[in-house]
Amino acid sequence: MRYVSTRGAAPVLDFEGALLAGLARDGGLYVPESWPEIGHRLTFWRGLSYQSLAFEMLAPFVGEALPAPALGDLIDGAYGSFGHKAVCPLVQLGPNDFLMELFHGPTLAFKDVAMQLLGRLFNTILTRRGESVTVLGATSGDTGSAAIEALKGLPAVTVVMLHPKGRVSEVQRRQMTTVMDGNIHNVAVEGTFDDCQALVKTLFNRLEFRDKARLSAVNSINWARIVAQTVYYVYASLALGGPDRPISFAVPTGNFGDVYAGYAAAKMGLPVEKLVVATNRNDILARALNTGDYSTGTVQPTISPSMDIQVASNFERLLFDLHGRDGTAVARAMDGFQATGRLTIAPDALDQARRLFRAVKVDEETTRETIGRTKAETGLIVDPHTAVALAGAAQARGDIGVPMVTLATAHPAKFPTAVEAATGVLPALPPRMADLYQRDERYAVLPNDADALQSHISGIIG
Ligand SMILES: Cc1ncc(COP(=O)(O)O)c(C=O)c1O
Ligand SMILES: N[C@@H](CCOP(=O)(O)O)C(=O)O
Repeated sequence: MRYVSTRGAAPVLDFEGALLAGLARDGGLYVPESWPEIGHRLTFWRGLSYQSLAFEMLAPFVGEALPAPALGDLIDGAYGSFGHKAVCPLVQLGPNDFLMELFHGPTLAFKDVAMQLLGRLFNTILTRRGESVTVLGATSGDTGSAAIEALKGLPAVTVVMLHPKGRVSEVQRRQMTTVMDGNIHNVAVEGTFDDCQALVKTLFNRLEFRDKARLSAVNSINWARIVAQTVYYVYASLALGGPDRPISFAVPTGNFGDVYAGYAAAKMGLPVEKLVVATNRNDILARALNTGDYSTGTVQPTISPSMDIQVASNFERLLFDLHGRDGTAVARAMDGFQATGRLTIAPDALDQARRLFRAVKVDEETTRETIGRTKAETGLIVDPHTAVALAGAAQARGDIGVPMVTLATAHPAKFPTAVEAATGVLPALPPRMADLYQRDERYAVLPNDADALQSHISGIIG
């Protein structure tokens, strides 16, 4: 399998190259040159364990990078760390409504599903190559802790993780900043998540520094993140009668990585009727998919802080397909977006996108009500991101008659204040995290400035 950049001007790479590169050298994102077809294999995959399904799904993407037994071992190791045997269990909420719990990994969010595998891939491949990298990442709260958990203590990896100062929950911050391993470096940036993500991209685009520091990425700009997340879409479908019965998914959305993984599964032949893109009041994606206006506004804080994002990295991957996989056209569109903060999707491309996607914006009050109502009706306590998707599913359902699977992306204990306010119940952290509030923290504070960040990283790696 070969990977091409969405901007068409970077080297074509194999899986190992795309994994280690993260962002393409032309500023684009890697995508597979063509989609493998899985439709004819789905019937045979019914009843597989999550691990076996992950192996079947990932093997064609990984290709020569790892022998099959080694890939199988990494997958078993990754999902052995999960707190539920099914890895990503389904819970039935109503006759045609389901929740897929993606938060049974070590840091209690869906990021663990990909990151536990990614950490092992980095370790295996870098050790074999005798190389080391500096992982530079941006987080609105969950990617950071999942990456730190997966990469802490690895001799071949230095992690520099940026989070927006004061804009993540205390649990999220402490999950990152209380990790004392020498290879972990947290930075609180005086800005928003968008600023953090832009800083990461700026440093990746400074090619001399990028090469010197051997920068690598674990955000969903890294293709390996996306492909690992396609597995649970297929797992849900097969558990609910797929491939004979199509299903829909409601996905709480910020950086468009998770829902893009659903799109990738559909492109490979999974029968998906609709993907509901549910945003909080940072609604750039809802506007883009409803009106064609992809234009940034100011990032607004919400009770679902991990989705307080305006510039959604992975939207570029969808735009690549909507532009007929013409990298030059995407580069032109993204240059225009960079300069003006606005991109208009042509009506025919919008029609094409809307055949699969349905997008809704969910306000704060509705999110709170949804947390409260879900507890009253089902006894389940959901986190605010999951609540955005549940509310989005209800709003978008309309004529969708097939089962709707809402992705539960985080454990409620990561957002105790909002959950307690909506339910009166303070969700408890698991016992292994019971002393989180007593642990010492270590992090730097930097202005939103690429030069300051570059010299900070140079100081770390020498
Ligand atoms: C808990 C949670 N839900 C949903 C999202 C949105 O996912 P994505 O950025 O892949 O759209 C995030 C952040 O990525 C998150 O941390
Ligand atoms: N919500 C994310 C934002 C980064 O998204 P990613 O999927 O691109 O890593 C977070 O929790 O950090």
